Amino acid sequence: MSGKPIVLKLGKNAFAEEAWKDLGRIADVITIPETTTREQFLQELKDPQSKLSRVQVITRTARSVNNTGRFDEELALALPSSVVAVCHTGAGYDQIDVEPFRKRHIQVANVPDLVSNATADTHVFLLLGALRNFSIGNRRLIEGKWPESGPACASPFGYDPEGKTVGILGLGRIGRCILERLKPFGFENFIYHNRHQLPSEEEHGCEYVSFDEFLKRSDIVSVNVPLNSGTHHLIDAETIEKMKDGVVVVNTARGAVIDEQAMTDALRSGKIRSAGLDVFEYEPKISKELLSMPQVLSLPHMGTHCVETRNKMEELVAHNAKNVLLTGKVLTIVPELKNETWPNDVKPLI
Ligand SMILES: O=CC(=O)O
Repeated sequence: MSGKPIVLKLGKNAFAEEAWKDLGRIADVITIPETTTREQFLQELKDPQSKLSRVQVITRTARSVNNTGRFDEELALALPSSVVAVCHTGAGYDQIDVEPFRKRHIQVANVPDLVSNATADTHVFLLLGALRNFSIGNRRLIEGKWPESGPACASPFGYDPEGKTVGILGLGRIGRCILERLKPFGFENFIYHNRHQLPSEEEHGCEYVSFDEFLKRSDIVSVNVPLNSGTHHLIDAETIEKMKDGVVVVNTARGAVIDEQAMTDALRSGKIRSAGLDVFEYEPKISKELLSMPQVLSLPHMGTHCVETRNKMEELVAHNAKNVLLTGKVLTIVPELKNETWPNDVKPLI
């Protein structure tokens, strides 16, 4: 048996080979078979013959939810007492219920900052594309409707940024990157809504408004809030009703922030004129009706799907795990745990 601390790596890496090799020098990095089910995983955590029963650090990708299920209370309680940290590969950690991990004094880390630029690029692409009806033209072009159908394949005219108000729902790191990218395009106004108004130096010239005013004034609703119990279906039939007729909705955060059925109904009626979507409520299951709508410019969750960003994300996860082994602490603990005192008592694992 190896005397090295055990790191369980859930999900595969595409990059960051060096960082993971480096981690492998000081840790026994183990994986689980791709066919593992949650039931098997929970069972094996309890098996004293299995290395899983002695694991100290867990790293995970979003996709590994297919093997383990969500990191919820049941799973938190099933982890052996040796576990000190869970390091997630992504900014959004809605697959992890932090509270039961807090109770067990297990640190949870995510990947903030590094994802902001790539996600903001994706957001701006979708926003401009939805505003200009590019999805309609693109679909008609691919269907072979040019030149017979007429100029621009008879696509409806799109709209310029001129005179439009962009409403940023969630002015955080990603929201600010989106704001800075959008400024040069000539939009008239930028407003935002967060639970609380930010200090002025963090507002970057964006005007804070109440949620009702946000809904009333936005020509474009840009969704950037994390998914949690407070933001689930924040955009639903009632809030959509309060929006401008012909509003454009863009979401690169999490699908379930929007009630997808209500959005689909509003797209069908024209209340929402067009949408740019990288995320879906039940992804990877996607509503056929939503996908079939030409006014929806959609991507299969590609916000951080690029070489440099993914490489940095996977590197940070390896560094988070390594830091736990060397110091006891993750580098990027999630905001809910930042003020906890117990992570200060942790000890190096080697
Ligand atoms: O969706 C991507 C992320 O959470 O980083």
